[in-house]
Amino acid sequence: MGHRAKNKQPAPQPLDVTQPTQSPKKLGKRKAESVDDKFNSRPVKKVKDQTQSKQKGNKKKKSAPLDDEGSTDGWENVVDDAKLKAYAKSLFNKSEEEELDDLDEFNDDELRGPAQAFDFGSDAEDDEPEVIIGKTKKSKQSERPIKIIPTASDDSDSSDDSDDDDNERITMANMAARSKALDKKAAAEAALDVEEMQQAALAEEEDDDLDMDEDEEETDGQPFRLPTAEEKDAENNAGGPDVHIVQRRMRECVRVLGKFKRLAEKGRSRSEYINQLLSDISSYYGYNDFLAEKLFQLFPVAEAIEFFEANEVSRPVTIRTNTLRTRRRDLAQALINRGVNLEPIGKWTNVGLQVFESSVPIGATPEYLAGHYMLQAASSFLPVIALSPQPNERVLDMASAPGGKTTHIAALLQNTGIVFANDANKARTKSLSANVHRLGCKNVVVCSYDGREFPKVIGGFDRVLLDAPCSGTGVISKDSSVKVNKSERDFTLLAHLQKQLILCAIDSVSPDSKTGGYVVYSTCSVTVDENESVVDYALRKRPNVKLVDTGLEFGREGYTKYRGKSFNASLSLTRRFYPHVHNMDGFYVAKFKVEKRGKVLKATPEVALVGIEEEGEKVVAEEETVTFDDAEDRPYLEEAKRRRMKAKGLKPPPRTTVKAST
Ligand SMILES: C[S@@+](CC[C@H](N)C(=O)[O-])C[C@H]1O[C@@H](n2cnc3c(N)ncnc32)[C@H](O)[C@@H]1O
Repeated sequence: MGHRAKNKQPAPQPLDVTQPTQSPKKLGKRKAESVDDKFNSRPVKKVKDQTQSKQKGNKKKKSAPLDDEGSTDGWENVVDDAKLKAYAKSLFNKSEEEELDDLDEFNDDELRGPAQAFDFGSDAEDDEPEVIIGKTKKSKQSERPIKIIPTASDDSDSSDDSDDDDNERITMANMAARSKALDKKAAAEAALDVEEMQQAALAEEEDDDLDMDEDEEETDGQPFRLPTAEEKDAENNAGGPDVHIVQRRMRECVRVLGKFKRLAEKGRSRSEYINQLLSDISSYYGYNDFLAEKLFQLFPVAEAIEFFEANEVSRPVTIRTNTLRTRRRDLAQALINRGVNLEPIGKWTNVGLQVFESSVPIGATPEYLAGHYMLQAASSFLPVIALSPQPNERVLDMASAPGGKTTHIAALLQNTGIVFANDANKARTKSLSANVHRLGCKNVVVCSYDGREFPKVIGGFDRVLLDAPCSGTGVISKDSSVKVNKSERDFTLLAHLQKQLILCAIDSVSPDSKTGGYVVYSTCSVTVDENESVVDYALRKRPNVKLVDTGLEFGREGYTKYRGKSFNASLSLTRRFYPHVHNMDGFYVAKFKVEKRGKVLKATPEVALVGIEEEGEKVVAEEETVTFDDAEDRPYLEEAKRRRMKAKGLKPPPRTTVKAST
């Protein structure tokens, strides 16, 4: 375990080292302040005090006025009932100081779901409904942007939470206005960001010398140099480096790597700085070296640190209204009556609510037990929104336990059509069935097959969701064991399983579907091996499918090139979500349209040549049925055989093949 991971309370000062592309001076005032904060090394306690006084000050502000037009922006006509307001207020009947104490005790750990098992990656959605918010420890969430995706730009810095409105108490009366105001503010900030960036870029061109002086100043007069081999040995012999030294070293390495030519020590290479940074990341955040590097490679240097930092912070607690039982406004009203402080998640969902505080266990309210909502991570809404099931359709949810997405699909189908909710893990289908019953889904058939048995079990679906088993690198804040228990081999085997499952998902869709013909592939992982590589593989192996827009309003584009690999250009239609950008779990979503296949022209035992009709043209393409590329598969098959032998107590032969490329 790393320093940061071991010692979560109190936390060391967050190492938020967003590398400014320009000096603070060159940014606008608002921006400059935030950059200063990020680079100032203040004692932990002081940081905490500042947070508290900020909260305290904000509590004094008046409520935002009601939206006169009764706007339904983000809300569906929440009733402004004075009695209700008074009652809801009485549930929060505490002095300001007591409220602050409560915030101090807020502990999001209790909201975390079960561990993300390696091969049966759980979404940690609602296996553990005993959730109490607001009566425990202060959440680290309070240091993060609180609103999920309200911004016009994914890259805009939404961490400026000093605005008074953000911290005023939320009531039924002011929620619609708050939501609207936040959206407006976000749009304004995004515009301001663009303007500031442009000005800063201009200023940077003119002011290079000045910038150099500032670079020197930032080191507090102590020029930073990498430790020598002897110094590192001494550090290790003393039981590892001091946490403050590591913090500073990481900050400095990021800074040097940002302006290498100018700031690097003479005779030191870029890779020396990167290796030092990686080693410090592993020890500070508690990752194994392999995973630290794998995740680090996904981002520019400074952004990588933001990602690692975000993994130390819990994501907001969110619930999904079950529209089979209630409406969001009625649910919100009922929960506010019970002392729950909440607001709509964002414009992109009309069923999600974000819970800020609660004086009751969110997983045990009468409304929860009556199936009015599902405790569900905001990111988990995304694949179902992308799937967009239509009433009366036949849908397969291929890896569905514990049923967060199945029940969402059932609700969008309005209990018409049919959902086959499958999961290979029989034990997990118990919680799936329980959720299906609790939420009143009458159109769901629960089954337990290995997904790779579809479409032999049953096929011809209008839509298929494959929320694949994955490594869980997107949900490290929920399950920190991922940091140390994933090896290169795990990723190889998982990617292979995902590739097999995705072909079976595609083959389970009816290209003749009148209303659908879609597959959505999703994971709660951020690695390219489990996402773009799998989707690209599917495009290569199934020429009758193409990627289409996910319909999701936000999210970064999927990679089309990554570390020397080129993927199909249409991979840019897929979407990536990150904790440090979107304040939600790391997630990936791809949507395929399954086109008609032509007749089988020639069949061999393993490979069939088929004609594929594409815009009137007949294309001859190679199509696999249930087999895979032999050479590509050999390492996986060998590994599987070794595991089978081990399980039977036999000694497997030594490995003969080279590592599989995923
Ligand atoms: C990410 S979780 C699914 C979460 C679920 N979609 C939800 O929203 O609640 C992945 C699931 O895949 C299941 N699984 C693993 N291997 C499988 C396989 N070969 N076939 C079908 N399901 C599998 C696991 O048991 C696990 O429940």
